[in-house]
Amino acid sequence: MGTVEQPAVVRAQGIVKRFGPTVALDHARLAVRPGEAHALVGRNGAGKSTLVSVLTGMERPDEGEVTFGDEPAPGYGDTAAWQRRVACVYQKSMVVPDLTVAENLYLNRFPGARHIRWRALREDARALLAEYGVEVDPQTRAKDLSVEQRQFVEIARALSFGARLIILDEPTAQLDAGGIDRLFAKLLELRRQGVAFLFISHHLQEVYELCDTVTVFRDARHVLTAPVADLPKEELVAAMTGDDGTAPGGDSRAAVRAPVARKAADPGGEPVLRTEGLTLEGEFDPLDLVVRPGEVLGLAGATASGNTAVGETLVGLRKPAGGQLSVRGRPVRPGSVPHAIDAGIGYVPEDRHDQGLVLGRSVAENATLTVTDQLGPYGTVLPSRTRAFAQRMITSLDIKTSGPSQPVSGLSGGNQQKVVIARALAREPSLLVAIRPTAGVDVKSKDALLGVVRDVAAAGSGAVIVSDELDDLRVCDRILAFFHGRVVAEFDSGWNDRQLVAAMEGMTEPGTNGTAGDTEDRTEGRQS
Ligand SMILES: Nc1ncnc2c1ncn2[C@@H]1O[C@H](COP(=O)(O)OP(=O)(O)OP(=O)(O)O)[C@@H](O)[C@H]1O
Repeated sequence: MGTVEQPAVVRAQGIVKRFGPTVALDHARLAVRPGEAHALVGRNGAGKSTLVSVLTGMERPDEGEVTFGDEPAPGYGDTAAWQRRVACVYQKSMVVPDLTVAENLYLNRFPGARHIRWRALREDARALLAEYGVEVDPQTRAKDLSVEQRQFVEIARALSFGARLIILDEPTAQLDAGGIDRLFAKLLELRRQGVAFLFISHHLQEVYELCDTVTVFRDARHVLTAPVADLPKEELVAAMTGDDGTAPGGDSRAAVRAPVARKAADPGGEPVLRTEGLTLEGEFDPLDLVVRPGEVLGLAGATASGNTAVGETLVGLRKPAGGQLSVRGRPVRPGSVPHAIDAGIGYVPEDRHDQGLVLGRSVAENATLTVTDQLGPYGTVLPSRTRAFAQRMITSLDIKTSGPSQPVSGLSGGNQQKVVIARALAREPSLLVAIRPTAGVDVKSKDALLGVVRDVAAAGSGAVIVSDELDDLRVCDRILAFFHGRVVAEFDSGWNDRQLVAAMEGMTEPGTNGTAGDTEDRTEGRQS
């Protein structure tokens, strides 16, 4: 860092933003320096996404000022001018799926041009990608890109507009370990060229690995900005939660550890779930699973390892090519979601937008979608009962909302995820299947949600957690690690991070409690 202070690439001061009665930002502030990797963290609903909307010109603040390099922000509506200053790479793709990479890169960039010279455009795209070291064929359709490639294309696109500030919203959420390493390497390279990053993440470990400065928002306000190196993780979590560190859950270890009250699975009880030879061609090999009452089983695996496909088959979203599945001894018709629900399988999907919620409907309606038959006599739904039911869920899952009647579209991402979980629990399922249940959920809510999964098991049901997140897997009694559609290792509690990560990467070590040989011996994880 030079001796002369350079102006901040972006500075926001005194930002106030209200949505009806909700104050999303209350005199919030943030400044990012050139070349800096700056993390913005906070619990679900703290105001992070709203600030991003303000910084990218998508929302006009009610009060306050945004400057770029000490110059006032462009006028609202002048999209091109905003694009020259800042870009956000969202979790949801902003590129047009059916267009090629080249077309996406030059989208909206031909003001006044009557004829687009396609050949030249492809060449320009190739040059542009090469300039930023992005190895993607510009003629690939955007929908055929991996998440990693798409993020690189979006970053290259932003830089080509001239932006020197890039906002990354949970960029690692859908990447595997190799993808994360390559992304981090790319960001480091760009920072050396003076590009600054604002990094929004609930993965505090990544904040420590990638960022030099961190800003914490809590309840719509700025609470602290500090160099990452000077801030112990406990203090960071305390700033996010408002606890002084002495209260339970106020330290980071408490936030990620498994809840203590574990009821041992009943080894003799009738299984809540049994699969025999369940298989889906091209996704996973024949699989025999047993989940007993009180047990939480983890299906660990990286992207495309087969673990997600198993989870989706259990809940009826995918039709298996063969095999059987039963819940508490009762066969379940495979490939049917209604039958799975009827049989007592509750489902928490990974993508709450595609599979989870009716955004225009209220929190109460969404939380009770699967139990409308219990909310009034003779097929009627009593609003009072719906509200009371939803209120219980709001309290037990700590959902930040103005009340049961608030539309789900107005909730922050993490709080939407809690509504999805509330809905899955509403029917008191025999088996809860959760796919990456804590994606986008803040560190403290993560603890609460995983605690809820354990409670479901403690009450005599079973649960299956499908995830590559170590924190999700920590609450499991037993874990099967998937690689290329096969179970390659099985772990009882007591595994260490290195062993499990190695298994998910397809590197099982002989002599650990998670060898492929072990798996063969245990019928409950048998693969034929
Ligand atoms: N369009 C909207 N209408 C109504 N309320 C909104 C809207 N957008 C945001 N809010 C509210 O503003 C507050 C801040 O939400 P925001 O999405 O900025 O939080 P966040 O920190 O990004 O949370 P998360 O980590 O869960 O994504 C929340 O209480 C949210 O319900």
